[in-house]
Amino acid sequence: MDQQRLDSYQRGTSRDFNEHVLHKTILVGDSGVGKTSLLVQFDQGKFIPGSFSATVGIGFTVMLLGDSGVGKTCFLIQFKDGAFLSGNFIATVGIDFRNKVVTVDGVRVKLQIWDTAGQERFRSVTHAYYRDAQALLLLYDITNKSSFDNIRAWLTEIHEYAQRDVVIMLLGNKADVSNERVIRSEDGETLAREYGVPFMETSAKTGMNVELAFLAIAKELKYRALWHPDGPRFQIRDFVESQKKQPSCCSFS
Ligand SMILES: Nc1nc2c(ncn2[C@@H]2O[C@H](COP(=O)(O)OP(=O)(O)OP(=O)(O)O)[C@@H](O)[C@H]2O)c(=O)[nH]1
Repeated sequence: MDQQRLDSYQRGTSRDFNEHVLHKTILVGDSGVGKTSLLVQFDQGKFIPGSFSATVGIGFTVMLLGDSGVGKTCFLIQFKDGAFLSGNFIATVGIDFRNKVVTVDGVRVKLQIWDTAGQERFRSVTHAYYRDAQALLLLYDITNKSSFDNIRAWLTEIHEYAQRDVVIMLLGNKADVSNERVIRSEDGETLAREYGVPFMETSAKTGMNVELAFLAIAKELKYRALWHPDGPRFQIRDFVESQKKQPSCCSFS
């Protein structure tokens, strides 16, 4: 286990869910009393002086799903820190999370991103979290056929356990490893069309389309949350199709 995951494990943000211990704690109180500082102290073991910023008004939970080894943790770390975790593969235990505040069309949006273990033995634990997610990023590995074949089973689980209107996006990860590709991009497109979900290929290693995936999700969720009959319309599939082929895509602003 690397140091970061070991720390996270010891803090309890990544649990050995064989214990079947699930709890949620909600911090409430006036603005400025120290709720965020308390959480940062618990999560990172440090106090950040002078960092007061009112917690943003809208926040969403995004969950990463897919077989073990498809690159979910790397995808999250690339988005959060702009870095690629190479080297030994260490499977996620249970569930872990990271927060990132982004600005979408001038609105600050907090994304809480849950990284789930792809291993079968954690499945019953992660199911318990599906219903709290507003969006799901479902990954397969373009160099691993069974991870693609299992997407239908993942979608069946999603329909069983997640909210009915959850936003789903299909991602073919590891697009940088073109010499080991076994799943064609068209196969991903066809499957996504069958289920009516947006699709793109990504690379957690190079960062290709990582930001775009989260940007599209954040825009869709913000659109739904702040929907107004006279406001501009937003279609996530059209947005993804128009952006993903561009050499240097969009970013949060
Ligand atoms: N070349 C390449 N390797 C990747 C990419 N994403 C992940 N990897 C590698 O794939 C392996 C698995 O990555 P993880 O992110 O740990 O996989 P995971 O889906 O989180 O796995 P679980 O935690 O078991 O569910 C690691 O060795 C990564 O370095 C990618 O986009 N390109």
